[in-house]
Amino acid sequence: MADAALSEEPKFCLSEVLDSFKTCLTENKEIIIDQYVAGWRGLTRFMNSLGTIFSFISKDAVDKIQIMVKHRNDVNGPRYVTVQSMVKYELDNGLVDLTKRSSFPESGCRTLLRLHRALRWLELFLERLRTSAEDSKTSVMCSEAYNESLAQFHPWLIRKAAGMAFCALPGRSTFFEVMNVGTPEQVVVMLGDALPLISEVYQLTEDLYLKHKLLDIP
Ligand SMILES: CCCCCCCC/C=C\CCCCCCCC(=O)N[C@@H](COP(=O)(O)O)[C@H](O)/C=C/CCCCCCCCCCCCC
Repeated sequence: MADAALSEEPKFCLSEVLDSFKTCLTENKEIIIDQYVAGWRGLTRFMNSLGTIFSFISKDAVDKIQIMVKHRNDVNGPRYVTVQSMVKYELDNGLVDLTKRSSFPESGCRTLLRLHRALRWLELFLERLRTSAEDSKTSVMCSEAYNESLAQFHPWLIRKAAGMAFCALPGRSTFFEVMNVGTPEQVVVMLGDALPLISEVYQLTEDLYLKHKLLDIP
């Protein structure tokens, strides 16, 4: 209790994070940016609670969250309510560097693409956690998920640094405790409920970006 009272950041709770990803989908399958970003903010809180070795990872995610928040708070914020409206607005107005980085290094489309790629890592990692045995290693699950997703977009140095950080991950049981959900069985149930929604958010974004040829924004 004293820790929670003294800490500046609210305690991480996996269910809140998963709720953000769940509620970011509207009835007509648009993705609400505020909710999407809230999900990532919660995840970075979790990363920060794991120690300073992970700060270079959470720092990049925090930077990208801040860029998205800046767009939302800007005069054109209403154009950034959903991923779909953002893509339309930025493409219609030529606000995305499509072939090389130049005038718009902080476009919403580019920034969200980086988080979108990381969401695939999250999906793969959480699915491994959900189906893992008691003696499974989080470092192995994490690096397998990373190698199948984000690694292809990262240079050698970042891949090495990420690999070193994964080795410092706590074990499965500590991991489950920090999630602050309840028993391991309850964590497994919650992940089973939330993963299809995370997959849906990922797939909708992937399809949208594919349709508009945005998957390779430099
Ligand atoms: C209770 C749930 C368990 C899961 C908790 C996961 C917590 C995840 C929180 C944050 C994830 C970090 C997301 C990283 C975003 C990376 C975006 C990116 O690819 N950025 C690179 C490219 O950006 P630009 O230069 O083009 O602007 C950037 O170069 C990357 C820098 C940092 C390193 C990224 C390493 C990524 C490893 C992801 C795995 C996180 C492992 C956490 C394990 C709990």
